[in-house]
Amino acid sequence: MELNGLRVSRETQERLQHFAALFQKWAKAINLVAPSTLDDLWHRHIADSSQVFQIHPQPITWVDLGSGGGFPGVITAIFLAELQGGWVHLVESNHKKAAFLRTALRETNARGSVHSIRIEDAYTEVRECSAISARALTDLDGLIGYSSPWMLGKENCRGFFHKGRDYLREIDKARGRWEFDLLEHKSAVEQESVILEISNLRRLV
Ligand SMILES: C[S@@+](CC[C@H](N)C(=O)[O-])C[C@H]1O[C@@H](n2cnc3c(N)ncnc32)[C@H](O)[C@@H]1O
Repeated sequence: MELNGLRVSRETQERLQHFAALFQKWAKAINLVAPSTLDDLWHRHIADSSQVFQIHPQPITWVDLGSGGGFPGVITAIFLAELQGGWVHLVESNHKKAAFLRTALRETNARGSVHSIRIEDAYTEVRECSAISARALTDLDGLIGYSSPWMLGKENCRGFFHKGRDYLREIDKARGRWEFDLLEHKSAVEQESVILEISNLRRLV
């Protein structure tokens, strides 16, 4: 099996398939994604989320902000299982979604845990990470604000944020408050979308 043109091991494929089946089952009872996108689960959500690990396929510690139905956090945790290293801390304040995330991690034997708290309080529970991910949460300025406890002044922590076609305007706004190094990864899934890689974060005085 290939995702975004890259080979996926049989073991990871089986874990992703198990996750997809579980997701479809739970999505009938709780609103995990917009119902109109459920028919396109593999492309719109699983392949899209896989890009984060594919850009940075290392056994490192991640924090995934506003994980919702597991995108991209659970997908990263599933890929990490084949590296037998790394960990994903999923932060999701909605208790029903957090229950789904715990079930998904357990049943796929993925490398992650769930923190059912607000993002604003998460740094008290998770102090160290090398990467932060978020999708469909808030604009880049807001994402950097949420990520700043882990990233400010720390060279070894970088952000990987899914962004849609408005991303240039979001970068401009964020540059009004922050200095950072930026890499733009074109999305393999959505034309005009990107994954923005942010590092070396400094606050503008
Ligand atoms: C639009 S959903 C996106 C979910 C997922 N990342 C995705 O791409 O499908 C945003 C999620 O973030 C959670 N969320 C929003 N603000 C939060 C906060 N301050 N603390 C914790 N979770 C939050 C919501 O409960 C929701 O599940």
